[in-house]
Amino acid sequence: MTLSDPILSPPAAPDADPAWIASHPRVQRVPSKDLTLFIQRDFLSLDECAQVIARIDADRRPSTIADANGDGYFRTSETCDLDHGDPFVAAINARLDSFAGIATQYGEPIQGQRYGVGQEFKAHTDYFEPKGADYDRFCAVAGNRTWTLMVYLNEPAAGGATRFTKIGKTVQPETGKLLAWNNRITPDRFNPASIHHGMKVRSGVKHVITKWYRERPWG
Ligand SMILES: O=C(O)CCC(=O)C(=O)O
Ligand SMILES: [Fe+2]
Repeated sequence: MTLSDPILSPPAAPDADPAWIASHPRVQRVPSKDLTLFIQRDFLSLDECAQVIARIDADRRPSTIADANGDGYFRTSETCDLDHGDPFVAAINARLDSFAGIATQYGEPIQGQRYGVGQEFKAHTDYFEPKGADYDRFCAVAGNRTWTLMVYLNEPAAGGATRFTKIGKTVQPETGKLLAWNNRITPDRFNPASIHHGMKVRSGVKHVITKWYRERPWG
C-alpha cells in the first residue's frame, strides 16, 4: 500500500461478495468448482485467541443441534454465546463483518465451541433443511444461514481437523486461522457441497469461534 492508494471501506451488504473477500491480504481460495471457500491465516493474533478461549471456558454448556436426528453423539462439543456487550468481543465481531463485507445486523452473535478428547461435530451443513421439522423455529424471522466464518483459536495436539467431505478438502486447525464459506449456490439454493465434519480431537483440546450470517436481519 502506498499513500496514494484509496482506503477501501468495507461493504456492508446483505450478502458477501467473494471478490471482496479475495481482495484481502493473505487470503487463499480453496480450488473447488462446488464450494466457495476461503482461508486466511493469522486472522486473530495468539493473544486475541487466548482472550477468546478464556471467555469460552468461563461460560460453556453442552452443544445442541437443530433437527435432532436421534444420534446423541452427533455433536459432543461444548458451546458458549459470546457477550457482545464486551468491547473485546464487539471488536472481533466488527472485524468478521468487515472481512465478509456483510452488514452487522445480518449476523448471529458469535458462538464459541470447545472440543475435548473424543469430541466432534459429525458431518452437517450449517444451513437448516428447509423441509426440516425445526426450520420455522430457527428461521422464521431472520431466514436461513448464508455465510459461515470460523476461526481456530488453538491447535489440538492431534485430530480436530475440519473435513469438507463432498469436496475432499481437510483443513488443519492452526491458531488464528479463519475459514469463510458460502452456504448457498444462488439466493434460493443452498449448497450441499458445504457439508463438513469437525473431526474428533485425539489429543489436547480444540477451541473455535463460529459466526453465521442470515438472509434477513437477525436483530
Ligand atoms: O469445529 C469444526 O471444525 C467445525 C465446527 C462447525 O462446523 C460448526 O460449529 O458448525
Ligand atoms: Fe458447521
